[in-house]
Amino acid sequence: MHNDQRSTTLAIFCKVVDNFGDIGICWRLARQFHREHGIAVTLWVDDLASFRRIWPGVSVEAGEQVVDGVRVLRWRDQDGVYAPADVADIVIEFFGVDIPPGYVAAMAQCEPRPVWINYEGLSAEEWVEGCHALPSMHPRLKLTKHFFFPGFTDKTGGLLRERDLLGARDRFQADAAARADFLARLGVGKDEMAALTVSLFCYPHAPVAALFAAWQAGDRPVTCLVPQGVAHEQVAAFVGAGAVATHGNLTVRTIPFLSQDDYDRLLWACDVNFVRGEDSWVRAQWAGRPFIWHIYPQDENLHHVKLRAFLQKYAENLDSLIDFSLRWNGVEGDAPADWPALWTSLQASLPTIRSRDAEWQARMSANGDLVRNLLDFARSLR
Ligand SMILES: Cc1cn([C@H]2C[C@H](O)[C@@H](COP(=O)(O)OP(=O)(O)O[C@H]3O[C@@H](C)[C@H](O)[C@@H](O)[C@H]3O)O2)c(=O)[nH]c1=O
Repeated sequence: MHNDQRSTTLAIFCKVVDNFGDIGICWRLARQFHREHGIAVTLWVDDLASFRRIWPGVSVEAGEQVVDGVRVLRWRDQDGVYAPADVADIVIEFFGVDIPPGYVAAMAQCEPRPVWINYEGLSAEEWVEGCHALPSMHPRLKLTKHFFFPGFTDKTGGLLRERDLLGARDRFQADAAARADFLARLGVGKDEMAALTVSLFCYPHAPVAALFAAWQAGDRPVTCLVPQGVAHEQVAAFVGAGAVATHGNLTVRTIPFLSQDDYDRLLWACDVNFVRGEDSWVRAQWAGRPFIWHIYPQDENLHHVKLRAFLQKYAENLDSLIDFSLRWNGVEGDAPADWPALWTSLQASLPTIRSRDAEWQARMSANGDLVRNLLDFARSLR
């Protein structure tokens, strides 16, 4: 971005609205910009406690700290006066957060102006292509911000994918001892590993108890690994006071909430993954294992439209996956959900879903990785 020798600077402004997806995505962006492109990244984040859950190296006390080469600033208020020298070359506001007004004023004084990106949420809906990269003028200042949409086609920003992600996944999945060591570190016993292993990450309203009942009475042993706090009530009802319980053909084990890197390994290690929101959903797509997505709920069931848009792209003709996913997300059918039948049918389709997954990854990879796409876009604006 520069004629001089200093490295490009980039700022990400992240407000944690709820859960872990906001900081989860911002942290991935920050790390990849720095590690793969040598960019000096400053991450402004208002909730260090949530950050620490997904990255234990973070201090919840520090106003300013450096984590894995990224400067992390606690974003406490919106006030303050900034100079043009404080402003990064590329400024990313995550999900339309309001950047401190003083910082925006300083952006308007920079020459040249910084590239200002509004990073939006991931959706498979058609309209995304039309909105990706659109400019929006500031009403008063001489500044333009651009929308940047992740997505599933080459007319969007693509998906987040680190350079060595698929290589690291392949090495892990080819190494049975690495899988066994990893699961053993989480307390998983040898018999549990030999069963169909499932990871579970979903919102509290998912029909977990009904699915547990189907697995319990099913014809094949299932081990379900649940990070601490997920589906808390339904898991506690099955497991009781301890960390693990077996009833019938189902073992449910609570495991610690993992760092982002270990969470990837969990997805690689399991035969089927239940994921949610945005970031774990994308990681599951790169894990090369069948997954079920629990979408973040929106008013007036708007999320059902998004869910169907994705299934239409990803699960074409995979009826068992479509049926299971719709019911998992509370989309009503003509009769109450028959979980044993839904599961039996999904289980029978797992090999087909796995090969669909491989095709999907090839298509998604061809769209380029999101961080590289964002940098190319930013450079085209300077
Ligand atoms: C279960 C688990 C997750 N994670 C990480 C993976 C992800 O980065 C993050 C979870 O983020 P998500 O999957 O997106 O689910 P999420 O539900 O936590 O996050 C979000 O979804 C977005 C769509 C909304 O905009 C957000 O407001 C938020 O609700 O937590 C771990 O690091 N360790 C774990 O053990």
